[in-house]
Amino acid sequence: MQLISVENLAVARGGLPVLEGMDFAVSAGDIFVLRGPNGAGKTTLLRTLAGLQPAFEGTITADPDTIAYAGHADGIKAVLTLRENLTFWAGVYGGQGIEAAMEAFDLTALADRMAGNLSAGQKRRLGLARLLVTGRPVWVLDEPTVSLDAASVALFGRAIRTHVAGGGAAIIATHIDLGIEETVFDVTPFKARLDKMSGDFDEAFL
Ligand SMILES: Nc1ncnc2c1ncn2[C@@H]1O[C@H](COP(=O)(O)OP(=O)(O)OP(=O)(O)O)[C@@H](O)[C@H]1O
Repeated sequence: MQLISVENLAVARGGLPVLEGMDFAVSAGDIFVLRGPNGAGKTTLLRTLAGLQPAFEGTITADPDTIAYAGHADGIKAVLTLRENLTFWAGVYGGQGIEAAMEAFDLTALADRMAGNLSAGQKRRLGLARLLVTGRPVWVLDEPTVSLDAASVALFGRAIRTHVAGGGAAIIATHIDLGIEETVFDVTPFKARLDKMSGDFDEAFL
C-alpha cells in the first residue's frame, strides 16, 4: 500500500529551489533513506514532505494525518518528566503505548526524571520514543541518530524494523549506515538549476 508519493516535486529554502524534478513513492514496509552531501537539501525535502512548508512545484500525495516528523530539535518539554512528555504526545496524537515506547528505547529507569535533566543521547531517545506513541504510520526523520551511542543506534534500528514490519514506513535522512535493509534515494542528481527561480531574486537573500 502506497503511503506517500511525489510527482515532479521541487522544494525551496528562502525562496530558492534547492531540489527539483523528484518522483518517488514510499509504501508500507519501506525504509527510504535520503543521501546527499551537507546542504544538498535533505532537511528541506523532509520538512516539505511533513507539511511544514509548501512544495515549490509539483505534488505530494499523502494523508497528512499519517505523518510523524522528528527533526533536528528533540521537541521535548524540559519541565515535564520523561513519562509526562510521552503522555503529552500520546494525548496530542490520540496514541498510546507509553510503557512500550520507554522500553523500546531503554528509558524506563528514567521515566520520572525531568526531561531537561536528561543527557543529549537520552533526550534524543525520548524524541524517538515519541514516534511510537503517535501511532502514525509514516515516520519522517532528520538525522535521527545524532548523539546516539552504538547501543542506542541498535535500539533505533530495531524500532524501525518493528515499525515497518507492522505496516509502517520511514523516510530518513542520515549520513550513517543504519545496518537495515533500505531503499536509497540520492538527492544529488536533483539539485535545482538557478534558472528555475521564481519571485524576486533579491528576496531570497534577505
Ligand atoms: N533560510 C535560508 N535561506 C536560503 N537558503 C537556505 C536557508 N536555510 C538553508 N539554506 C540552504 O538550503 C540548502 C539546503 O539545506 P538543507 O538543510 O535542506 O540541506 P541538508 O541536505 O539537510 O544538509 P545537511 O546534510 O548539512 O543537514 C543549503 O545549501 C542551505 O545552506
